[in-house]
Amino acid sequence: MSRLLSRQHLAAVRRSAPFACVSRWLHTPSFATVSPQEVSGSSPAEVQNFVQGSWTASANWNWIVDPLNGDKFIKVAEVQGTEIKSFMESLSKCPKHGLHNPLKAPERYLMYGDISAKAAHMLGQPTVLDFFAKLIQRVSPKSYQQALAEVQVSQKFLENFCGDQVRFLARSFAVPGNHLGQRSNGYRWPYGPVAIITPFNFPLEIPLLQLMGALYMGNKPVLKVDSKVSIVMEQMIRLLHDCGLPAEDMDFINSDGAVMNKLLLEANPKMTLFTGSSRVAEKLAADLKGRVKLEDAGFDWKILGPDVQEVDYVAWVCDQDAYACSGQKCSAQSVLFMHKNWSSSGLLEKMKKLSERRKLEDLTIGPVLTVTTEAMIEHMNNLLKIRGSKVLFGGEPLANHSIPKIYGAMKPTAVFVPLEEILKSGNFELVTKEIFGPFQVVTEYSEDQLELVLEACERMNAHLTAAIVSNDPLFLQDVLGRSVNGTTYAGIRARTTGAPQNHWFGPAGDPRGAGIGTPEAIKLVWSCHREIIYDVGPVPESWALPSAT
Ligand SMILES: NC(=O)c1ccc[n+]([C@@H]2O[C@H](COP(=O)([O-])OP(=O)(O)OC[C@H]3O[C@@H](n4cnc5c(N)ncnc54)[C@H](O)[C@@H]3O)[C@@H](O)[C@H]2O)c1
Repeated sequence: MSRLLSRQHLAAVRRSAPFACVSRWLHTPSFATVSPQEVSGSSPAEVQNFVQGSWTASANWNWIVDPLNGDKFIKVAEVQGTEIKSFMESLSKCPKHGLHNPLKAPERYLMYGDISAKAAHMLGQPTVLDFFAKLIQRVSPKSYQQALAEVQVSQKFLENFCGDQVRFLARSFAVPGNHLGQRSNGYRWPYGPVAIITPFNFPLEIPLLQLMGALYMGNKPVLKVDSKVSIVMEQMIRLLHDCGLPAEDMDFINSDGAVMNKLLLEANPKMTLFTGSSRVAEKLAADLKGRVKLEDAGFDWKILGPDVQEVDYVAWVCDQDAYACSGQKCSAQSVLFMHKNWSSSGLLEKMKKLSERRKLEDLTIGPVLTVTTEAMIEHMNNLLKIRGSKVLFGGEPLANHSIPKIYGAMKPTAVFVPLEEILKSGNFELVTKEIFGPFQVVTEYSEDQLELVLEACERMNAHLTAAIVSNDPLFLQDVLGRSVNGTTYAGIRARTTGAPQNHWFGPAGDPRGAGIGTPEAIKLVWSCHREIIYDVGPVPESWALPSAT
């Protein structure tokens, strides 16, 4: 019903709007109930929940403010603690053995191959790519190219799981047994009712890839995306429904963290995938007694090896890694360990110049959604109390903007801290604190200080991404062999960011660590191993009752 209303509203807007506005609506995809260009303080958008096959509102609207001007521009129907019953009932309808598994409703694997094919095709239409890129920009401001890349990765992911590729995810194996009629089969089994919680920084890619992985393997997920950006996934779910996603297969909830926490405790999903901060990750791991997979904070390091080459290229990758999306990638370069050989290469000057090209107008630098300007300045000032530290560039708030004060607005910033100081116990925690904004620490090491660099990497808690920038095979081998980060790039073109659909992305060194993107990630996160040992006989004619053992 509300879908109908929204589309009627849309038609009315189309009728009454001036020409430019009409033309924008004409380019709005058929499944959409919003137009990224039209959403504003005077024409706010609504985000609903989806439960037990219907779109629903709630008693409470949470207003989201436009990160660029502070206008209340989106209202989200946030479910309250007293309203979670329908979500609990919905999850409880899914048995532990899932909606499908290798021995139940296998045709659903094929159905999901078809849904993926249709969704990949629809998402690949230029107007749909553009629609999602622009919608992402409105709520999680980043350059058009960065937003478009997020949509393209999502589209390629869907292409990867067309046809028979979903059923291949559930490939089983058989091992011959000890006697005739016996064999063991290993299966990938779903968990059944599951939950997915995702953050604000990749409004489409993270929730979509995890949602599809959960569904492919036969689970029934309830999805919660950070309300600041959940409009993007709300529209994507409408696209998926248009592509044949059965309405009862998943639910979509908007709520604050506390209500979601309550739902998890009361509905008892068999597995929860959490992507977000380590603080919440640890709370959920304890609350849910370990029934979690985690993609949490990243304090991502890059080591420049002794072989200096391709300085312009390396400087550009450093700039992209540290400051694209205003540093709000969990894979963003947080600390740069630079071999002294690079000092005279002009690398830092080049990085400074590149950082100065970034501007608010094209969102190559922009609002920081979870760290205020004051908090970033305070962190920087604390770092500057460390002996020998200094601001390399940036270090100031952005000027001439209307970004509301609840968000941060900071120039791309690099602070130098001497390596020996980083390692001091009083300083280490401070220096390795993740600042989810355009902020990095830079340090230098000499030939005989590689051990100190590796000690720093060993002492860090988050082991998400890393880059070893060198083409010296022995250097690479040494550093790779003595580090653990789950997604590590190695070679002169190494970067810390980049989570395309074609390689695993996720932390290592933690048994709770999840992954995203690849078949291995889907199987690890969204299925468990089940072994069925067939032993059908015949019992040999010569069999006689053995003595007791
Ligand atoms: N490892 C990865 O793949 C990855 C990817 C993106 C972001 N991140 C991390 O996410 C963080 C940035 O996101 P954030 O600050 O918005 O994270 P956050 O932990 O504050 O929020 C993440 C999500 O959890 C929800 N939430 C908060 N408290 C909850 C609770 N008690 N129970 C259930 N849900 C709850 C939020 O509403 C949101 O949807 C950074 O630390 C970043 O490194 C990690």
